[in-house]
Amino acid sequence: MKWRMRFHSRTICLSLASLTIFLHLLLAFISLPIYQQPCDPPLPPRTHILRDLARTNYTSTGNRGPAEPPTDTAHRDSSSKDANEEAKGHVQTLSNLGLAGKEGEKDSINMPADVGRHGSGREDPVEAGLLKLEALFDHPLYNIPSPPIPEEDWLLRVKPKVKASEKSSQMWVSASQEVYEDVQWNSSSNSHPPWLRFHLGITRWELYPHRDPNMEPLAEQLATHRVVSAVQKSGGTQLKLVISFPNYGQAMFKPMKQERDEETNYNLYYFSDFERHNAEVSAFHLDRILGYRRIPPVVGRLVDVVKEIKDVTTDRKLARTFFNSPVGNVCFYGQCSYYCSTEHAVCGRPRDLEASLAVMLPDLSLAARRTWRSPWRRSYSRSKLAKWQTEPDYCESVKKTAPYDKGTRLVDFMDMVILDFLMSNMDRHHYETFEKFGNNTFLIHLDNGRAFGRHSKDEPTILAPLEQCCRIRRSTWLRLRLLSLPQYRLSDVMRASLSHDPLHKVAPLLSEPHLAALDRRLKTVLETVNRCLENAAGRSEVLYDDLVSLKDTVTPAG
Ligand SMILES: Nc1ncnc2c1ncn2[C@@H]1O[C@H](COP(=O)(O)OP(=O)(O)OP(=O)(O)O)[C@@H](O)[C@H]1O
Ligand SMILES: [Mn+2]
Repeated sequence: MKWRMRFHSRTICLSLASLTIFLHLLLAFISLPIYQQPCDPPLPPRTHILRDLARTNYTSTGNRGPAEPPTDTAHRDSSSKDANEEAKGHVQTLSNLGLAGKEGEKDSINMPADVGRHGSGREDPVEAGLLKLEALFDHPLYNIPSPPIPEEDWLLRVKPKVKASEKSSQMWVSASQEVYEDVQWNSSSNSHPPWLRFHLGITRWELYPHRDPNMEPLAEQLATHRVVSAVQKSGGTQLKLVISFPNYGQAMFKPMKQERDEETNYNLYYFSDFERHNAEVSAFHLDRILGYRRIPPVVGRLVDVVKEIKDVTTDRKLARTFFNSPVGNVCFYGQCSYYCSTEHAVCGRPRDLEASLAVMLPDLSLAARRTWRSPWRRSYSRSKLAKWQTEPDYCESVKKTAPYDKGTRLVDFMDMVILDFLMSNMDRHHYETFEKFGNNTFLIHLDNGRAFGRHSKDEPTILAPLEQCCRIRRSTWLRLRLLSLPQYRLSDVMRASLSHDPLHKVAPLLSEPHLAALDRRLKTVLETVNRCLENAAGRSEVLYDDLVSLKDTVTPAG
């Protein structure tokens, strides 16, 4: 009996062993063709939001591998100021960037030879898009070297560290002071919360640097940190909240009001259109892809309306508007001049509500902003046309009017027009700048909630300023051309970029028809510029050469 049992278990062991060997062989056989594929660069990891921005690559060569992780944490945490200093040593000539050429072909775009291999349709479109996005952000057009940023070009001044000897002897000091280090008030300090590092990184020309290492922690804060307070934002036409986090960071909250693929009602005037949370998120990604970096970072978040709003709010007026819907969902509507009523309540499922969270800009008491009326703003009347719709030479008069008559204001405005046309935002009646920088600064692209309302129709009137003025930054035009190439196709890089957002898990932030509309509209923008070039006496009449200063930059080798 015993012998029989031993025989049995030996047979079982033997069969198990042969099965294991067989499975190993099978696995090796299956994986063989995968390893034999041409060695594409490894896929960038997708584990977290905006990871691609967490890498530091401030040199203009862009020759680090697309998926190369940060080499050391010290490098990651170096401030944008430090990074700028670093870039100084690697300045390259325009020709090294692949932007220069003989007269006549000077706007040719050089492409890395390997980029065209991707996106052949075999792969998952998001995965393929991620490679394109990496290649795009590595392109010299996104890594144009700039001189170091002068002190007066930072929005917020850092208080100089007070030397111990200068401290008043009357000052109270902690008994255990030696164990604490003085707080380093500069943007490189690792001890600062991400929102503060974002504030300290704002300059005259952009809200954050390309490949900002602070982007990932900032997005993570917005997406995951505990909400300690939620109150209504006063002013504005539709319901929005100001959310606060334990580290004193704040965000502007806009709730989901419309399904992703729902198109704006054709009979609504643009000013009564809903604001869309996914438009806020998508606009941030589009602005970054266009190389502007003029929209404060926005992420999507599933918010528990009871735990994260009702239970923590000190805003009684808001609290009073919460109710349970007939199917048991928790809803609220707040107080505002449009759509704040039971009929237009925003509801959780049963408590989870999609929303956009945009990081707040520095408080107005620290960094005042100026609001400018758009010269091409729409008439709010249902019957009256605006001046720009009737006067054929309207742009000529704008060009002669301050601040559009000097500096980059007109081309900065065109940058904004292009962004708005691509996402079909008709609601740009005003724009803001930081008071500190006067007229010589970028335009903050705030309030994008009414973008991405329609995909089946383009709105040509948004492009009217470009059509009428025929003026565009050369760097913008070159990037737009890059985005029209299959290797970097705008819809593909947008799809990929948006896949980093936490709400992508719930549903893609932009539906496919919206992505397709981006490519179609980009084509229209480029056709408009081409028409301008054909009709102009010289190219410089149309192209504002913001790359000209680079031509004379002499490079130290390396
Ligand atoms: N990220 C931000 N940080 C700080 N302030 C912001 C931010 N986003 C918007 N604001 C401010 O909040 C105000 C209202 O925001 P927003 O324009 O998005 O709301 P709105 O209801 O659409 O306003 P309107 O109806 O006037 O268009 C704006 O005037 C802007 O100055
Ligand atoms: Mn608005």
